[in-house]
Formats: sequence, C-alpha cells, structure tokens
Amino acid sequence: MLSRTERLKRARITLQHGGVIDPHLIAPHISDSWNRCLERGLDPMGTAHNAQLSARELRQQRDEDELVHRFAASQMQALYQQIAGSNFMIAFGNARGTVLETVSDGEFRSSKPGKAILPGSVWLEELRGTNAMGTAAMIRQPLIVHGEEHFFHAHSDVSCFAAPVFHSDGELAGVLDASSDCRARNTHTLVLMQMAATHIENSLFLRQQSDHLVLLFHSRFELLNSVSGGLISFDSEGRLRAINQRGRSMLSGLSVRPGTAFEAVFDTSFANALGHLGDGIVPTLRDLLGSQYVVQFSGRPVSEGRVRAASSTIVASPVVSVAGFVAEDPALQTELVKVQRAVRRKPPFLILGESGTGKEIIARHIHAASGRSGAFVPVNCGALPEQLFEAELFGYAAGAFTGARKDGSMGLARAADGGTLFLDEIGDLPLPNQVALLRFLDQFEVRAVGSATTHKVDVQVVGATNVDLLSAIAEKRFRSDLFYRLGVVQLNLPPLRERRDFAALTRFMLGELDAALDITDRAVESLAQHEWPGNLRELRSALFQLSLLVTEEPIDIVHMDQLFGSQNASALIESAGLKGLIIRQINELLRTNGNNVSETAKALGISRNTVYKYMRH
Ligand SMILES: Nc1ncnc2c1ncn2[C@@H]1O[C@H](COP(=O)(O)OP(=O)(O)OP(=O)(O)O)[C@@H](O)[C@H]1O
Repeated sequence: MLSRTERLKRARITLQHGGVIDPHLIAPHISDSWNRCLERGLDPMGTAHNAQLSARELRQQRDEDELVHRFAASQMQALYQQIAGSNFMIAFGNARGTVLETVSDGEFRSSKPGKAILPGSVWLEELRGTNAMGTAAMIRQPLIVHGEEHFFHAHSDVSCFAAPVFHSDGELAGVLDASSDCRARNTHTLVLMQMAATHIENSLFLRQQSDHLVLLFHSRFELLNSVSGGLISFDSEGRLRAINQRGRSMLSGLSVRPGTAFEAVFDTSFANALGHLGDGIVPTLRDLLGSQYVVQFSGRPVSEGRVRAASSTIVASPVVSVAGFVAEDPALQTELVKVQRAVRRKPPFLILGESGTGKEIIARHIHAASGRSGAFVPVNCGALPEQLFEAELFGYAAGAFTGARKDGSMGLARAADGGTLFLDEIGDLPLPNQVALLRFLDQFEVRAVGSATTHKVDVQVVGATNVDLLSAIAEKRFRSDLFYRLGVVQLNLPPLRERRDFAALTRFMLGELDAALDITDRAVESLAQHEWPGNLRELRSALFQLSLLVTEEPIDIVHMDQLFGSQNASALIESAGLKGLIIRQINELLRTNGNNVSETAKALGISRNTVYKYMRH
C-alpha cells in the first residue's frame, strides 16, 4: 500500500509527462482540477498567469463587494487571533477570484508564496491552476490543496485551506483562505475556515434578508446563535425567500425552494407565527416532519396591524426584543436569549459593560420583558451620598432627620414595588451601603429610616456597572457575597468596537436624530474603523455632530475628516456657522420638552453643560 506522499509523487510524474492520471492516486477534486487545467492548455512546469489588479481596479471591486468584504474582514481579524503565531496568511477573495484582503503572520508574509497572495492578485483556477481559493470557488466546496497537489510546480511549497462563502440567494460571494508553508495536513485549520465562512454567510443573510421575516432556528436553545443555527426568511405573504445551508439540512425532506408557503414547512399558520413577533415572545415551531425548534425572529417584514391581528397558539417561552434598540450583534443576541430564558423566574440580573454600551437600555428591556406592571425605577448608586443611600432607597419617616421632607418618603424600593429597581453604577456603591443592600436582597423587606414598620416589596432587581467587579472584590472594594447575590444572571455587553451590527446601529441612531438624514455605506465603514472608547453614547454624539455638517446631501467620507479633525464637540460647535445651528437645535428641543435639560442632552448625545451653555434664557 503506497503512502499518500508516494501516490501524489506518482500522480505528479504522470501529470508532468502528459499521461492519464489514475484517479485512485489522488483525491478526485484534485484530479478533476488538474484535468480542467490541462484542458485549458496550462503547463504544470510552466508559470502561472500572475494576474494583479491596479489599485484603482482593486478599490472598485472592494466597493462593489463592500458588504461581504466588511463581514469577511471582521472574521479574518477573529481568525487571526486564533492562529496568530503559527505562520499563516489568511486571505479573502471575491467571487471573481480577486484577493480583497489579507492578514498575515510571521515569516510567511515575506516568503515567496506570501508575497504572491496580495490584495488585488487574482487566483482563478483558469489562471493559476489548481489552488485552494480558485478551486474552492470552482467546485463550491471547502478543500485543502497541499504542496504538490497545486497544478503548478512553482506553488508546491505551500498548503492552502479554503472555504467558499455564499450570498443568501446561494450565489458565490467569495472564498476564505488560509495559506501556510507548513507541511502538516492540518484539517483543524479547514474546520476553522468553514466556521468563519459560515459566520460571514450568516451576517450576509441577516443583512440581505432584513426586509423579510427571518427565522433563526435550532432544536437546542443554546445553539440558536451559533454557526449551527438555521436561517430561513419569508416575505410578508409567508412565501419562502431564502434559507441557509444549515437550515436546509435541518429541514431535509421538506421542500425549501423559494416561493414555498410557510405552512408547507411548519405545522402552524404564518399568521400564528407572526402573532409572536410584536409581543416579545420566542416561540417554538414544529416542522411538518415533527421536529421541534426554538425560533428567534429578525428582520422587519410585516405591518404592525398584521402582527397584532394574528392569533397565537404557538408554545411560548419568554421574551425577545423591545422596540427602540438594535441587537443584531450575535454576542448581544446571546445575552438577550439569557434574559428571555430567565426573566419569568425573576432572578437578579447583573449587567456588565463599558460605559455607554447600553446597560440602561438592556435594563429597560428586562423590565419590559418581565411583563411587570409596576414602574422602572433607576437609582444611580454612584451619585448618592453614602449617608443618604438608605433613606433614598428605603424611605424615611416624617422628621427622621434634619433636612428630611416633612411628610417623609416611601423610598425608591417601594416606588419600584411590582416593577423593576435598576441599581446603576453598583460597582461604585460604598461598602456600608453594600451591607444594607445585601440585607434588602435577602428579605425584600423595607424599613424606612426612623420607622419601626417593615413592608414587603416585590421587585425585579437589575444591577449594572462598568467596574471590573472581580478586581474590586480582590481589592476589598466590593463584597463578594453581594456580587454572587446580584449576579445570578450576568449579562456581558460587547463594546461598540466589537459589535457586528455597527452599520445597523449607526443608521438606527441617525434615524432617531432625524429621519431625513442619510449616510453613505463608506462613511459608515469609516466610522466603524474608530475605537469608540465612549461606545454607543460617543457614537450618538458623533452622529449628532455629523448631522450639523450636512444639509441636503448624505453624510459622507468628507464629513468624517471634519468630524475627526475637530478636537471635540465644543470645538466643532465653535467653528464657523455651526454655533447658530446648534443653538437652534438645542432650543427647539427644550421648547418641545418643557425645558428638560437632561432629556435634551440625552437626545442630542451631548453633555448637560453644553446644553446649559447654549440655552437661551
Ligand atoms: N442597542 C442599542 N440600540 C440603539 N441605541 C442604543 C443601544 N444601546 C444603547 N443605545 C444608546 O446609547 C446610549 C448609551 O446607552 P445607555 O445609557 O443604556 O448606556 P450605559 O451602558 O447605561 O451607559 P453608562 O455606563 O454611561 O451608564 C443611549 O443613548 C442609548 O439610547
């Protein structure tokens, strides 16, 4: 029995001498590819046609493939983290075989093959012979092309692993490739590439089908948002528009061609499924062959009226989205799934995330999802003086202390009875206050300062902080028992720089500022390159500043230079012509909201000081 190397050697000799290749010597997809190359008149000992686009042509192709390029670039960064140090180059090529982006590691970059795989180089099989990128595009399947399996002898010192990426309509969108000069046939790398390709495909699917109803489905809840989740979209009439590869295999045995009725796939009516769209409930659905799936909705396909009119007989499990915030990012979605699974059992939630990542908005989401009829009561634990904390939270009896209101106060905990108590900046709570809070969380009993009477309250507790609580515990600034009591369900919010729904967020926030404002894709792309230490709040502020720079035209690259060129909001505002505009905006808002400075500052994404500065008195 010949070894793999021996067999390849024999096949190679036959190839170079123009003989007929024995299909048993090498993998069929390699021999098929060699035969295609021979039919095109390529010579294995000759040189490949090293096509390379000009910078302008490359720019043009990047623009044309902007969406897939962007999703691929972000996956490549993630992949790079995983294989950094192992001398690999990762490349993404579009459907025309043009390398749009590369990320490389170690010496490979300066090696001969490393220098050949450049942005703008074209790796079609018909030009460069059998190669992972070109051949994967040709056969629409993932594959490894190892050393001498490359058609041209000149490429025999490299191993390549490639996985194709498809648009939601099944058309090829590109190929993700990892190349290395390592000799090992490392199939683990191919699996990594396939997973990354699926991530790109899923992002494309969600974006390309966002005008339709998209169902994310899986038999297991915890895998809903993983690469093994199925995606299927339906138009407003309940006709199937698209389905991804995983969805196809989960529903195998059923017809999933475009145009198929929802009812020909699932055992309930489309109207019933829609019934859960607006009410924040994740249903389970059964297909016509009896398999059951947990389902999450995405997209915006149907009118509100239709959603409300639909009845619901689907087995319901708690929650999903409340209007007013964007949550297309997979990491955020995972956290929302946690919320929906837990909220009915009323555990304390602890939201962790950098400043401005949307902790309060998620707390409000938890409140909405809980279906509780009481109030949402926010408490800024960092801003309350230590001595007043208990009085503010638990109330005080009439005349309890100097300066107290004459008739006393029932306190914020009782104000939240039947609703949600949101303990913001919990990491900044002084230690003595932490003890009082812990006591409260044990019993849910409130005794006002200066009073002997206790009241039982029913509150959903949600804490939030941007403080690293584990370090705070180590430094004895935060009690570990409070951490465990509060953090029964911990939610980690991704910072803006890691969010994969940056464009959707930007467009949503812009729409909130002014529905008439538009922004070009490349301007969004340029914004996405920034670090955003202030996260979503900083983005909102930047968008507000950008909105001041445009009149009729959409926000574009040129405005980015003006934005990032300026030091800060004030500098921008002071610059010619803008001062009058911002004064008008601020004062118009103040007029409509009854001179509410905080609300105005929040709505415009600027500080209260800036509002005061430009307020007409
Ligand atoms: N997912 C989202 N979609 C749209 N807007 C969002 C989203 N998350 C947050 N925002 C907006 O970003 C801004 C900051 O959000 P929020 O106040 O909830 O952050 P935070 O983490 O509580 O901030 P801090 O740590 O400073 O208290 C708000 O204007 C909010 O409306």
